Amino acid sequence: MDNFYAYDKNNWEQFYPTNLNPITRADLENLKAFNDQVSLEDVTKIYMPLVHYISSALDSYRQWQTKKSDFLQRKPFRVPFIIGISGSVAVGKSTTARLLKYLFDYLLPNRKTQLITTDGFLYPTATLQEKGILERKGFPESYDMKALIDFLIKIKSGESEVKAPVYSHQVYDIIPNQFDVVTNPDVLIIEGINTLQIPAGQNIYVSDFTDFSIYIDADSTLIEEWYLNRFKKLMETAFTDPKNYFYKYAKSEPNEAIAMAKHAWETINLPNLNEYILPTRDRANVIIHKGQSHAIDKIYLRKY
Ligand SMILES: Nc1ncnc2c1ncn2[C@@H]1O[C@H](COP(=O)(O)OP(=O)(O)OP(=O)(O)O)[C@@H](O)[C@H]1O
Ligand SMILES: CC(C)(CO)[C@@H](O)C(=O)NCCC(=O)O
Repeated sequence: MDNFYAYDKNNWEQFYPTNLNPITRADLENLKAFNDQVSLEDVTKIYMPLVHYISSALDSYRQWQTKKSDFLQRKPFRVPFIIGISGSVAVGKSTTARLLKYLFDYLLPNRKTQLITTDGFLYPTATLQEKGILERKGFPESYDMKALIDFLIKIKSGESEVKAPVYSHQVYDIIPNQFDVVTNPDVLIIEGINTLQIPAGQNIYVSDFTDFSIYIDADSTLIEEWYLNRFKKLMETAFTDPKNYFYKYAKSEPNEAIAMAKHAWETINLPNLNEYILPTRDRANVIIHKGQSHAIDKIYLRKY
């Protein structure tokens, strides 16, 4: 990690000391994925300086867009600034993404920020089955990368309505005919395990479209714990709904269900982390490192 500056919480905080706590406990409840307890201390000491840092990058990006249009004598149009968030399955990407969106909305009320996940670009379960890669869900080949890249091209071309398919953890599949619509925001946060990947056989990557990238890091034994906790929560909410993917687990012997989840972690998500996700970490602009209970203990900033 020679190309990163490393800071602990107190060192990092000094770059943007603030008594302004923009977020109340009630607001925080809305942000969190169920079960989590994003710490208010992390919001003030880590996320506020981080949003400030990213907004400086946003300012210089906008100046650059204007200079480019001037040089090319073209009418300027709004090209969204894209922030990519990467990291393991269940490390907390979507929670961080929602928190960042909240803080952007708060600190930059005149800028429109939207949020999207690359999960929507997974092939539907039926297609994964046809291709014989159901047990490779989350691996590079399980995503429709062409559709994801086409989506990003449309976003960067300034299109006013760009649709992304929607994935549901509860249904454990793509929801047919349901879309998230990106409407030419100033900032688009795109969250997913593959935002920093360079899959073989492609000549253009998601990271070619991102203007700032964040990798969320933690020890894999902790991430496994978070994955299993989330699985238990998903089971708890599934008892009454036979359409819910977790219904069959909710109805089965709890230990058996947990053993199944442990198996999915060990045979799918952990190998995916080690082979395809972790190797992308050092390409990020910022690495957020978390310890027990998701508390952030280190921030790494890429030097160049
Ligand atoms: N900052 C946090 N504080 C406390 N709990 C958290 C935090 N971030 C995430 N969690 C919990 O950790 C689990 C995984 O989080 P989340 O669903 O955000 O992960 P993810 O990286 O988006 O996963 P996936 O890639 O599978 O969609 C969830 O149970 C969530 O509630
Ligand atoms: C949808 C992904 C790939 C990423 O969010 C992940 O949550 C997943 O479903 N992985 C497959 C193995 C599992 O069931 O956990």
